[in-house]
Amino acid sequence: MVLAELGSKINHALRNMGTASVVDEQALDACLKEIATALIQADVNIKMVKQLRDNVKRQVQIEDLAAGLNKKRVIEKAVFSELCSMLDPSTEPYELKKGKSNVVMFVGLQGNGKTTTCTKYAYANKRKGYRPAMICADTFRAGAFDQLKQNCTKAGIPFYGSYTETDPAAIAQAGVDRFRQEKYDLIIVDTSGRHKQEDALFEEMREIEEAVQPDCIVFVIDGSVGQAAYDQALAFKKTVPVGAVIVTKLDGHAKGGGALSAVAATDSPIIYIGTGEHIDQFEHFEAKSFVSRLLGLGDWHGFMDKITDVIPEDQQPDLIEKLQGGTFTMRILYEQYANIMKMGPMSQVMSMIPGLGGDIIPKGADEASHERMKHFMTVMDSMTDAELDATDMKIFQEESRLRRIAMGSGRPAREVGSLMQEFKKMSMMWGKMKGLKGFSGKGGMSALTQRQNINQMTKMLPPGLLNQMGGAGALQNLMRQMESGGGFPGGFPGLG
Ligand SMILES: Nc1nc2c(ncn2[C@@H]2O[C@H](COP(=O)(O)OP(=O)(O)OP(=O)(O)O)[C@@H](O)[C@H]2O)c(=O)[nH]1
Repeated sequence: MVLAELGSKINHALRNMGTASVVDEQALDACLKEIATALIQADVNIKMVKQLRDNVKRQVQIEDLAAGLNKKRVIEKAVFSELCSMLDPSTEPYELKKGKSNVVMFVGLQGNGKTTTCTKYAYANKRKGYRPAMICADTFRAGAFDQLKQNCTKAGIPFYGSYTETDPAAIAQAGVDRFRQEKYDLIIVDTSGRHKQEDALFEEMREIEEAVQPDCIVFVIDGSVGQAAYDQALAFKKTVPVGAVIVTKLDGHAKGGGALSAVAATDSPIIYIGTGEHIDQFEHFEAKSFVSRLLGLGDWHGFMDKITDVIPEDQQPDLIEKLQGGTFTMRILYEQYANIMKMGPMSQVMSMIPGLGGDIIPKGADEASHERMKHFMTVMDSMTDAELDATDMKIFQEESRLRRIAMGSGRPAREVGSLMQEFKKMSMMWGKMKGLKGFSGKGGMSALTQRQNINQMTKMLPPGLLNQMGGAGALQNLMRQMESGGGFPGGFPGLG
């Protein structure tokens, strides 16, 4: 993401100030000038950049700061909080309610990624336990219904649309009525776009809104739209009551700043960002976490959310029990793979860990490892219950058994062999994890336990990874954060 460059430029400005012999008004001005240039280069609205600069200066009041106070820290904090408020309009997004048919309508210009985003949104909420259904109210673009149908089929989500009806409001209404009757609790209405803001589009949006009376209207904006974002967002907000924003395509070369700062125009929060074409390249957005990651400080809360998202709370004690007492089995390995797949791209997860970054995983390695896990799961699908629950590896030394598993799964015999090796490695790692104390999330970890755990984890981690994490000291910080973050909900499947 080009935004990473913005993060490092801001960091550079703050670091430069730290090395100045005296942190005075002049040093602060120079630092803010550098930050402002970086923000403008990332397409953030110029007026907002000026506002950020003024607000930091007002907050810091450098000449009045008491002697002995760490001025650099005060400035850093002010920059952090101003960046957060720039991205956070302080209005709460609509919360989906269980047990009712929530109707969410998506609007945005053509090609901004609306249809793709509707599917990602439906899929993300399906994983949270909702029953989503989608409606294509786009009669403007030929092929729009087919695209939505295809997306929905892939994601296993029911859909509604029409090849003959030409009134989008009538389609939307009929779809919402049908899915309401069928008790779907998340009904998503995808509307049409136009290449530019024009009256016909806005009129159509108004009619659909009137017909379906949505609980929330989500405005989808392309992350690469630049300085034009503000006016675009404003035009949509003036027409319909936009309640939330999703910024797409924040991968690749998007500068992002324009679209991200357009929240000010809509006065509605960004709820998700799209980071790729795949259905799971979709991240929950929270301004503080985002700025934290932008400045390379990690996003511990996002990481914990991701883990708890994958391992529901009621299943965590079960996993902890297995981790602490049980013996490693193929079934546990299968469950761990399934958890990792649910988490989405590993580089995304890694970038949330303070001290690490998304680039810790080489380009393309994410997909390759997902493919590999999928194949291993296919192999395991052809194992018997006795094999999946076996605690004695000896049974896997029988050649005829391995041949049967390979044939049954349709995977090559060497892959079955690789799975056995992986199992052995994970089983050893599991054995070492068993000794780690204090992961139950209940009660604090004593300093001694923490030291013992760090020693043990240091031995478990590949040296390269440990260095990238900043050595044993960083690991210690990480463990402390884990403690304050509410403990570690049962195993860390990714590190395998
Ligand atoms: N790289 C990247 N591509 C995306 C993202 N979201 C959507 N796209 C791509 O953007 C293109 C346009 O997406 P659509 O979902 O068809 O756009 P739309 O806004 O629904 O267009 P209309 O239905 O014509 O209004 C597609 O090729 C998507 O795969 C994203 O987050 N990252």
